[in-house]
Amino acid sequence: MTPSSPASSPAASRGLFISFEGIDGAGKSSHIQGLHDAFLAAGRHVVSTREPGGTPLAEKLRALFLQEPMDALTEALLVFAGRRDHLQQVIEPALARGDVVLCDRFTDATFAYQGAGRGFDLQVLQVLERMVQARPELGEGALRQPDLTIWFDLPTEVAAERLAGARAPDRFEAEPQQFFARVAAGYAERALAQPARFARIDSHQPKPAVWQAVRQAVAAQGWLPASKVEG
Ligand SMILES: Nc1ncnc2c1ncn2[C@@H]1O[C@H](COP(=O)(O)OP(=O)(O)OP(=O)(O)O)[C@@H](O)[C@H]1O
Ligand SMILES: Cc1cn([C@H]2C[C@H](O)[C@@H](COP(=O)(O)O)O2)c(=O)[nH]c1=O
Repeated sequence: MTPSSPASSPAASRGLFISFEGIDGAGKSSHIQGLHDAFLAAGRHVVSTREPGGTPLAEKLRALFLQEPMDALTEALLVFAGRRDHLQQVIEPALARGDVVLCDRFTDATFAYQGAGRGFDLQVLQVLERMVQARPELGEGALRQPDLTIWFDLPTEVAAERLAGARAPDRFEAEPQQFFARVAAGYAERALAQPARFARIDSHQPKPAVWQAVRQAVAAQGWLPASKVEG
């Protein structure tokens, strides 16, 4: 987790929760840092974090999740256990302070990877989601969800080329392209079902063009000035 404060204190703002999604190698990482810096420059306090992970406990679960063989239900239970701790310890307190939370993956990844990728029961995932993300103080049946999900969409073969030789693959990165095709279809289905929350970014472009699209998606919400070119 990377918390940062602006040089001068901003007026009180509503907390913002932005998640970043896509298949492995879709190109999220550098743009999360770019947005972190852009929000800081706009006078916001920013917490950059990730899933699985984001707390000492959830980071321990992450190491097991990425390396140890297990079935899809165990994957789902581990990732939701880490998510609960992450929400309680980091995300909810940050949002209550009015911070911007930038989260590298959240529950859409569980529906895309464990649901669409592994073929695990979506209704069970929905039950776990309700248990872990319930926020009754936001209204009856309300769940904590990102205010905006920036989805980096990239053909699976391009992602595979980008990742080839970049690092030793973890349990997910070692999966075949057919697995990532199912994961990508899972993301597409979620984006179609919740168009107001999802911003699809064409990630098959040079990095500066991807950055402009990311910045534009956030500016369209009125959360950053539109015209600034940086990153
Ligand atoms: N627009 C781009 N054009 C070409 N290469 C890119 C682009 N964006 C990222 N890359 C490269 O692709 C690789 C994967 O990018 P990155 O690590 O940002 O992806 P990611 O979505 O964060 O991946 P993961 O979720 O697997 O950690 C890196 O080597 C990165 O430099
Ligand atoms: C949150 C979440 C993640 N995963 C998978 C997706 C990636 O392959 C790894 C995380 O690696 P990254 O380099 O940090 O992106 O975990 C998943 O299968 N289910 C989830 O809910």
